[in-house]
Amino acid sequence: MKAGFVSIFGRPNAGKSTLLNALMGEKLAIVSPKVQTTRHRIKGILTEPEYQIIFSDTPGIIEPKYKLQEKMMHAVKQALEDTDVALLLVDVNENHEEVNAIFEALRLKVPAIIVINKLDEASEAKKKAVFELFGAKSYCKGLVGISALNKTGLKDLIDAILKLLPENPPFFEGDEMTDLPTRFFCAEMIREKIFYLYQEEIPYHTTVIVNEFKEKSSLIKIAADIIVNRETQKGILLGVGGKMIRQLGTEARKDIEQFLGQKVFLELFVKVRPKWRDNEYMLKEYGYH
Ligand SMILES: Nc1nc2c(ncn2[C@@H]2O[C@H](COP(=O)(O)OP(=O)(O)OP(=O)(O)O)[C@@H](O)[C@H]2O)c(=O)[nH]1
Repeated sequence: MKAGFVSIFGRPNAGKSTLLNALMGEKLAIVSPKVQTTRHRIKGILTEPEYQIIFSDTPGIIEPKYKLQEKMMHAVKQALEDTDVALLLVDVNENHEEVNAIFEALRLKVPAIIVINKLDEASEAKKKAVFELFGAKSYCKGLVGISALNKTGLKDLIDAILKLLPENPPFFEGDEMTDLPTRFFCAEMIREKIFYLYQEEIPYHTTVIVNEFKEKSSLIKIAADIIVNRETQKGILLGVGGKMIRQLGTEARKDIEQFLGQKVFLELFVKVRPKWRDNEYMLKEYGYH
């Protein structure tokens, strides 16, 4: 059987999370209209009788402006060297010469499939130009057009991956969807709600850590910390009289209940940790290795 590891690379907003979700048919990565939401590598495992594909999502490729972002760059490179096949995702309407420059700079050791996304939003002329440009590149070992949003072209994509995937026994048993702990997904679901409920800077200055995950007889008790940099941010997160944090809690709880298929009691705490983004120790403590 064919089995192996596949990474999805692309600039922020290219549609990596949407693609992963479309492939997995489950809500595993956060999707948000704002850029740079995926900070962790999130894996989904697609198991069929004749193949097993282990997907990892990577952070967007960005400037190493903050330490956190240096770590993200590092994570991108690490993900790159760790896989059998790289999917280089391109938004059909972004600047292709710039994207090509990034792909060339990556100097891939693994075969790459160029995946042109958002075809639902492109003119015929645009599509033709993009396919011609990338089809001629030496790093391009496969070229597929898709719409992650409309779930079109996904079968072609799987076929292209299988051509490049090695013969291996399966790495994971049965239909195990992920090797990341459930806690992590709960934290990501809370983060997703923060992105939707709060404006501008707030989502970028917060991180969520699930501290407690206890299965009781009738429900699951989850306690999570929302970490921010400043007291003012804490105030914004809480809202007047705690109105915002209650709304966040209610909406996140509903998603988590749907994900776990069980009743959930969710407790949220907002904690101030000045400059956590720049502090190596904190980054380690919170799992950004
Ligand atoms: N029209 C259209 N929009 C899409 C398609 N795929 C993704 N999008 C939209 O593009 C935006 C970004 O998608 P994401 O999946 O969050 O992108 P990402 O690459 O994971 O972004 P980061 O996590 O920020 O790196 C969202 O608003 C998606 O709905 C597509 O095939 N067609």
